[in-house]
Amino acid sequence: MSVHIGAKPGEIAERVLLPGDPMRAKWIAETFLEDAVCYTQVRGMLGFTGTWRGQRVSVQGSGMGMPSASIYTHELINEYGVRSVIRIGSCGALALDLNLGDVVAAIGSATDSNMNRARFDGLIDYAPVADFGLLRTAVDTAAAQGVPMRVGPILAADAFYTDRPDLYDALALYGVLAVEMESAAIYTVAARYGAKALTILTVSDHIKRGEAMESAQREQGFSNMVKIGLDTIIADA
Ligand SMILES: O=P(O)(O)O[C@H]1O[C@H](CO)[C@@H](O)[C@H]1O
Ligand SMILES: O=c1cc[nH]c(=O)[nH]1
Repeated sequence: MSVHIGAKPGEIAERVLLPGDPMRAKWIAETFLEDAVCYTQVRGMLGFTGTWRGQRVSVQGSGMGMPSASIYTHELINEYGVRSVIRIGSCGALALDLNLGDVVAAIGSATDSNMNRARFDGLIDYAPVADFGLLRTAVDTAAAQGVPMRVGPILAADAFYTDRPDLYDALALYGVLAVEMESAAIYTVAARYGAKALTILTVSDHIKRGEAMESAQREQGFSNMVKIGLDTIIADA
């Protein structure tokens, strides 16, 4: 039983969707999973296990920011034997040709977080990347579902509210599609402990155009992304 999840052994599936928002976890469980059971309410960070197309899948809230996401990813892998995680998140678009509601898969994640600098003693700029197999399956799944999905690099930022929008402009020049707040940590922790990770995002804000979804849409408006995530994670061997 881990400190922050507190589930009993066997209550969590080997394949887990990881939304930041615990209420999105609840919505996914109630809307998509069969026979979903809530296995944790510790700190209100809800987690559920059920089945999707007959396969056991869990969905676990991971909170906001990389310290929080690192804790959940670490405990899922090391305490519960989780083998693959797919983050199901919202993001702010940097690319001008992305629109609210578009789906993005993060092939790699730049970050302004100090977590990996500390991890490598400031000597290495580690490159957190998606698991290739999960990414390839997600691309095939999105195509089969008829959902356009953009694949590219993103930024995992420590701050939601930034005083340095000029840095976002600079990253956009390098093809960085969008910003969110967890992917780099999830990719790093999964790599460290031999698990597979992918991040799929829905554009909830456009940073350059100042557009934003309502909070209810962020909680319950991401069906396309959730179906890609579920079909991808059950296809994982
Ligand atoms: O919608 P979620 O998955 O929480 O992800 C994004 O939303 C939060 C900020 O509003 C951050 O956690 C960011 O990464
Ligand atoms: O980190 C995030 C997530 C959603 N939207 C943003 O603008 N930033």
